[in-house]
Amino acid sequence: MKTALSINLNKIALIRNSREGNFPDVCAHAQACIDHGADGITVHPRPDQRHIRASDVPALAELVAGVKQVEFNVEGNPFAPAMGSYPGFMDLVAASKPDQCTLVPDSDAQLTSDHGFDLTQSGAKLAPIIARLKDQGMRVSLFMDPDISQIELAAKLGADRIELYTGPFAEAFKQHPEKLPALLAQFGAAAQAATALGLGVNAGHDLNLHNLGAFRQAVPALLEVSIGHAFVVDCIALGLPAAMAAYVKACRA
Ligand SMILES: CC(=O)[C@@H](O)[C@H](O)COP(=O)(O)O
Ligand SMILES: NCC(=O)COP(=O)(O)O
Repeated sequence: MKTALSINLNKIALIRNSREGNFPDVCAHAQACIDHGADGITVHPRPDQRHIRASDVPALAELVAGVKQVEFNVEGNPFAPAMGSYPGFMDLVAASKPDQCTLVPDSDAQLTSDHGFDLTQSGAKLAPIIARLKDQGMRVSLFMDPDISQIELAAKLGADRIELYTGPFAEAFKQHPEKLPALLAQFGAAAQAATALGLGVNAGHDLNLHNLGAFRQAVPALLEVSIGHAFVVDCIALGLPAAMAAYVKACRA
């Protein structure tokens, strides 16, 4: 089965923000990724707008909406307050209506995402948010650890999909191969449980050309991966067209 490849452009925006002006242009890179076979574009605007800015989101939404069968995925913390020119996640997505919203339990101080939701704590607060996003026509995915009891709660809350947080898998792949069999079995079982509960399964965080094959083998029902950090690093070495070709191949094989 093919896994959809959604390219995360946060790191293109990070380079742009290091100078005045619009170079590199995030929309031009979105278009280039689409031209080279991306199935989706992902961004994770954070309230401090350290990379993707709120103002990038409508332009990307419009660009992606004009391309058949390519999806726009916006990730973020729905509880993060408005801050400066960041209007808050819910207002941002209500105005741009991405195909998919991936809700992530990050505090603004985090360097990057490092855990999934604990729905025993945040389930009650998330329920109306999920319902509102779905009413507005968006697919809702929850960023989750591979914990079956938590995934059962995600299904009860009415989420459409989960995105499995793959950071610990990527870390084990690099540093602790002895942990991989148990971890991959855990991800495989979590994905199987999610599918049985009617949830689609996405995955992301620190996936790359080296580790993607092993993950996809362990999680055959994987619908989508979102990849940014390693992809942009690979673009430096290979160039965008060749990097895209390699990632597209890794998602089809
Ligand atoms: C939810 C997730 O795993 C990604 O969005 C990842 O956190 C990328 O965000 P940063 O580029 O801000 O690290
Ligand atoms: N949801 C994960 C994502 O969008 C990209 O994560 P990474 O490849 O930048 O670690």
